[in-house]
Order: sequence, then structure tokens, then C-alpha cells
Amino acid sequence: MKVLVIGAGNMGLTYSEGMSNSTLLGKHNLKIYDTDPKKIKTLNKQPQFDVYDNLEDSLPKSDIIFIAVKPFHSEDLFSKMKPLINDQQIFVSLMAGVTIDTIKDQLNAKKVVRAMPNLPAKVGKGVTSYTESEAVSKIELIMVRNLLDTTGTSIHVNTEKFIDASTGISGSGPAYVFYFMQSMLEAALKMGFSDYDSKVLVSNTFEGAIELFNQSNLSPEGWIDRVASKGGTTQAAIDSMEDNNVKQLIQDAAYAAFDRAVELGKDK
Ligand SMILES: NC(=O)C1=CN([C@@H]2O[C@H](COP(=O)(O)OP(=O)(O)OC[C@H]3O[C@@H](n4cnc5c(N)ncnc54)[C@H](OP(=O)(O)O)[C@@H]3O)[C@@H](O)[C@H]2O)C=CC1
Ligand SMILES: O=C(O)[C@@H]1CCC=N1
Repeated sequence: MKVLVIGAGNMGLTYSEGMSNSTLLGKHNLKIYDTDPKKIKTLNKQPQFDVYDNLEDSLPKSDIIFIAVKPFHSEDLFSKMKPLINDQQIFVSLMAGVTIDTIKDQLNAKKVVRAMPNLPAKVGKGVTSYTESEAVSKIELIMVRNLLDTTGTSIHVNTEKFIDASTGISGSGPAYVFYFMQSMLEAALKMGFSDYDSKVLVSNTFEGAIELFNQSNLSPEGWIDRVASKGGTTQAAIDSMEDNNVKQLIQDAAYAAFDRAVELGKDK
């Protein structure tokens, strides 16, 4: 099985690294194509990849093709790919918004998997949702899932609505967590802690809370109750968040990302 990754940016390179570290693909079965000469130069120093600066030499002989360019580059890319593809190839799009129908139409492809990963894939802790066009067989879907799982874990969804929805939860989600971290870091700095101490306080608080959550059956609300004493400091913080409608604002943000994913699909 030969795999080609198109676009060696955040996601494309992350997936390439994940797949190259697994035993699924032998040597010279993983190719990367990018248009940026600087990226090509850097990648050429990494022996685990076969690096290409053109589609003619990389695309026709590949079985599974990951597409990891920005959505607004897809139309131009598809027009260049179209004359070089065949009906047996499977195209796995990691792009936000771009629908399976758009890919089938603009690329003239039959077998398409649409996936929504997230950036913790870089450390093997990614979560990817995916769904497929009718022409993708069960065996082919298992092969794709195995590749997706090289970067963490995955969930299969039955409709593309859930790909757009998961963009609002897990795809963009790491940025919401970082936003929360940044806010706490800024509060710690304001209180007078050094950069280093602020980082230690905040990052260990996040890590510890996630670990507690993962090792129990308790909901986040259940854990809040364990932290908060009646009339105490945590209750003061939670009351402040509730008074300011923070929960609703976070939900609104997730829906804004979901809506934007749908909108990106309509732009095509
Ligand atoms: N970043 C994230 O956390 C997530 C991203 N995604 C999706 O992944 C996709 C890629 O995002 P990301 O990795 O962040 O983007 P990047 O801009 O980091 O990477 C895209 C890469 O593709 C290159 N490129 C552009 N046009 C072409 C082309 N025609 N042929 C080959 N390579 C090309 C770009 O080069 P150049 O820089 O010169 O344009 C760049 O190196 C997006 O569609 C996004 O929606 C999904 C989930 C999470
Ligand atoms: O912001 C974006 O559009 C992409 C999709 C999900 C995360 N990054």
C-alpha cells in the first residue's frame, strides 16, 4: 500500500510522522508532496519520507491520498490532480468544510473519506472523526482507519453533519483549551507570579484535572463539586463564571466553528 500526503503543513506533516512511526507502511511507501520549496528542503533531510515537488511523479502510483491543504487551495489543487487519478484510489480529505460531493465533482473521484483530525495528533493524542462515500468498501475503510489511528484515536460517523459538528468540538477544540490556559496564565502573571511559575501552575492544573477525569466515571460537574467547598474560593470562581454566562459563551463559540465549517463547504 502506497500513501501520499499532499500538503506538509501542521496536519499533513503530523499525519506523515504518525504513519511513518507505525509499522503499517514499509520504507518508501510514504510520500509527501508540497509546493513550498522551503518545506521540501527541510523534509528532504528527513529519511523516513520520500519527498516530491510535483504531482506527476507522486500521485498516479499512490493508493491512498491524504489531502491536507487549506480549504481555499482545494479547487486549484483538484484541477491539477484530476488528469492524474484513477477510480481505485482512495482520497482522504482532512480539510474543514469541503464536502464529499465537492471532492467527487471537482476531482472526479469515487472513493472519498472525509476526516476531521485535531492537532494533539502531533503527540499521538489526536482524535479524528471520519465518514465515507458509498464506493469505499469495508476493507478499505478499515485500512484508512488504521492509518488515522497512527495519530491517536478515531470515531466513525454516519453523516457529514457530524464531521462539521466535530470540527466545532474537537477539530478547533484545542484552541479553546489554549484560550482558557492563556487566560489563566495572564491571571497568574497579574497576581505577580514569574513566567516560569505561572506556566508550572497552569499546565499542571490542566494535566492533573484531565488525568482525574480520565481515571474516573465522574462527570466534570461531579469533579467541580469535589473541588468546591460550600462558601469557599472555588464557588466564588464558578459563581462568577455562571453570572457571566461563560458556559453559554463557550457553547456559542463551538457552534460558531460548526457553522463556519458548513459555510466553508458552501463556498466551494
Ligand atoms: N491545523 C489544525 O489544527 C487542523 C487543520 N485541519 C485542516 O487541515 C488542512 C491543513 O491545515 P494546516 O496543516 O493547518 O495548514 P498549513 O498551511 O500548515 O499546511 C498546508 C500546506 O499545504 C501547502 N500547499 C498549499 N497549496 C498546495 C498545493 N496545491 N499542493 C501541495 N501543497 C500545497 C502549503 O504551502 P504554503 O504554506 O506555501 O501555502 C502548506 O505547506 C486544512 O484544510 C484544515 O482545515 C483540520 C483539523 C485541524
Ligand atoms: O481553523 C480551521 O479552520 C482548522 C479546522 C479545524 C482546526 N483548524
